[in-house]
Amino acid sequence: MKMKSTVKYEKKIEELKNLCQLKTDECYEAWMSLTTSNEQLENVRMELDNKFFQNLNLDRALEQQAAKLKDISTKYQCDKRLWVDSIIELERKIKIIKQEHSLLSNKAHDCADSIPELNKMIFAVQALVAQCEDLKLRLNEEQAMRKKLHNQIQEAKGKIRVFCRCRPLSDDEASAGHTTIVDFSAAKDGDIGILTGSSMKKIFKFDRVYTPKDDQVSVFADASPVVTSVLDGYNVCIFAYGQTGTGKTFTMEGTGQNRGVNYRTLEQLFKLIEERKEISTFSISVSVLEVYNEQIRDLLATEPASKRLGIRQASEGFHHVPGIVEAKVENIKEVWNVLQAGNNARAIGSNNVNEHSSRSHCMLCILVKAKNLITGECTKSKLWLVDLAGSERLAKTEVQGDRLKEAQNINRSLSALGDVISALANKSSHIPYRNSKLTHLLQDSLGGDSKTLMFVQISPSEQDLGETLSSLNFASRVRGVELGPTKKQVDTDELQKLKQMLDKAKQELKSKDDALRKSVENFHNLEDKAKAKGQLCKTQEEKLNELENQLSSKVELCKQLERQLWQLSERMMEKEEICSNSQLKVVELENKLKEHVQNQTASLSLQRKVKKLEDILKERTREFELHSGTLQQKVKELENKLKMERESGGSQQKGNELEQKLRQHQEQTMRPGLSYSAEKSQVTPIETIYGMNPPTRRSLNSNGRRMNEMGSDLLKGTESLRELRRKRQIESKGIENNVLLSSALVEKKVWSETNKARQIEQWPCRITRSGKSVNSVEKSFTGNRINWDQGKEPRESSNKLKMWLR
Ligand SMILES: Nc1ncnc2c1ncn2[C@@H]1O[C@H](COP(=O)(O)OP(=O)(O)OP(=O)(O)O)[C@@H](O)[C@H]1O
Repeated sequence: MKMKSTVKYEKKIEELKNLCQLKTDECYEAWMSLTTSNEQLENVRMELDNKFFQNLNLDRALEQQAAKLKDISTKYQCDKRLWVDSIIELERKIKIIKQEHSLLSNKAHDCADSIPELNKMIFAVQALVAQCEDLKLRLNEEQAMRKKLHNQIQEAKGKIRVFCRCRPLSDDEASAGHTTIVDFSAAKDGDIGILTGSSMKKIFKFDRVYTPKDDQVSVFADASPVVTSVLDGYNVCIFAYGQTGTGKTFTMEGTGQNRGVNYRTLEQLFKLIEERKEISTFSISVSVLEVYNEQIRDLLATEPASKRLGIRQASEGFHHVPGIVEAKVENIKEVWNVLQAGNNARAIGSNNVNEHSSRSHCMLCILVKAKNLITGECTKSKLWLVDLAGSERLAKTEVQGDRLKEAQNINRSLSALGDVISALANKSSHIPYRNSKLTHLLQDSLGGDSKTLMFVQISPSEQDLGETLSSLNFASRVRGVELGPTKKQVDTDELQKLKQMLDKAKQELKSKDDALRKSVENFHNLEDKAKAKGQLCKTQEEKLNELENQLSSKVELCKQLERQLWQLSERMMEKEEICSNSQLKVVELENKLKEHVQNQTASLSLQRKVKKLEDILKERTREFELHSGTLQQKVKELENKLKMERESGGSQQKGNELEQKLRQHQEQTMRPGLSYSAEKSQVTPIETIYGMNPPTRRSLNSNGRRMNEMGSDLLKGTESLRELRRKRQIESKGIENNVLLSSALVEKKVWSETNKARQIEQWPCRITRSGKSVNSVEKSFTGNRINWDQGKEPRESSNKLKMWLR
């Protein structure tokens, strides 16, 4: 019975064994599947790590590229702003320049349009200039003609003209009862009669006769044509001759209120110079000197001469006094100052001015230098204005000593003057100029082409009859024609003819003068017009040139600006190209970033999957632990029951119960997934696991190893259980089996704790793990397996494996 029961149990055990084998196989397959999943998971993790590192690198590169891009973008923005500003500024400048250019173009067009007008004007101006030239020529001819006529008139009048002037009867003479012996009835005809007796009258003929009523103006009016000759280039000499006190100084110098010939002559000269300034330029210098006792004294010299002044003849035959002051005068005011200075100097060294003036010849020399602006002709002429010393006779004066000497010198010089004039009148071959200082000084202005005007001054008083007749005789001699009563008639006809000729000449001269004046006026008008036109033309030309210059400079500037703009546009295009490249790079980087983000998303999903799997693993592990604990408890219970059965001998019944309980337990543990496989693996022989191909075992990674360890613990537990069964069935030796089972369970518990700890540390370890460490672990694992196979204690090997895994 017992045997039967035993066989039955054995049969059942055999069935259970088969079942267990089946389950173990299933468990192995599940395990293998798990291992493959783990491997895949590990690969995914590795890939994830790589991706992570790649992403990290990409992140860094992206950041760098972004920073660079930002810099480039900022620089580009700045540059762009600058270039835009520059372009705006340039555009503004170009606009202004274009406006200026158009303005200048308009002006240039206007100018160009006005060119025909301008040409017309130029032609008109040229015609005017030609007309002017013609007029100038005509004017020159007219002037030459005028000069010729004037000269002819002067010559017709006589080269030496004599005007007779009689002063009024002085108050003293009137009070003394002196009567007038001068007859002015024919004064208009130049005749003057001197009553030499009760019925005797001597008539003298002069060019002009002035009564005491004639003033300085009328006297000078007749003298002024001679003055005009000075500006025409003729030498002129005007002198006053006569007895002391007859009015020589009055006629020549005059008074402050009644200016004499000297002042009026210079006034006339400046007036004529002003009139002729368009045609000629003049310079006037004045010298004032006196001849006293045949000595020359410079009245304008500020210091007394160191040596006697002499008379020199220059190469061109011009006589001058070397060292004499020649005061340059520009206007009549300066003339007056010079004349006053001369008068003041004359007074120095003399107690009685009047007396001194009577005994010396006062000479005013006016040097005129002229240049004809049209012909370029230069002339140099001299005008002598001489106030001679008194001509009274020695016999009457009855003087001696110095006075005598003075009188002798005066008479000698006056005689020399008479001789010279006489020689000139007689057309003598020799003119005795050098007989006195006076004639020597006057040499240039006496004779030849020079004009001479003599004022013979007479006294109206009867007491001066002799001196008056003497003076008039001298003057008549000078004039060259001594008119006597007999000659008068004959001479009257001749004179009438001459008068008619003179009137005709005067008429001609007047008409010529009028024509000349008109021509001059026309000429001046045309000249003014020509000048104005020329000026306008010049201004227009200058304006045109200026506008052309401005236009060319503006065009050049415009070109430069266009070149600059073109360069800027090129640079702008380059910048834009760089910018577009940068934008392309940005797009690429953005795509990469997107990919990276997608990768990250994929890795995150993988991580989530891994996490999920880990969670499932944890769950399974927990369940496994729970079941292991239950199993352990049941094993203990069974052991206790076995003990009790062994003690009570009712082991058969107990064995059935135990079998039943074991079956129930197996049914409970027969669940899907890892938990079921793990429980099944408890009955799977450990040799089944370690009987796997070495390459398959080596491919296990750390996670795989963890599962492997778990599996090995389970297998160990199953093996212990099988061993227990076998021993209980065959030898019923429970103590040894108990020890083995307990140790296996303890190991399994330790693994469970270790696994828990590893699971906690799992993620950080995974990040830093490398393939090398995995390999080294695998090698160690393989090494341990070899040791195991060599027959070392399984427990010891298991402990070593746990150490490696840690
Ligand atoms: N035409 C005149 N009308 C009025 N007064 C005159 C005239 N001529 C001369 N006199 C007066 O006669 C006086 C003498 O004149 P003035 O001194 O000019 O003579 P003079 O010939 O120069 O004498 P001297 O030889 O001594 O110099 C002066 O007082 C002057 O004013």
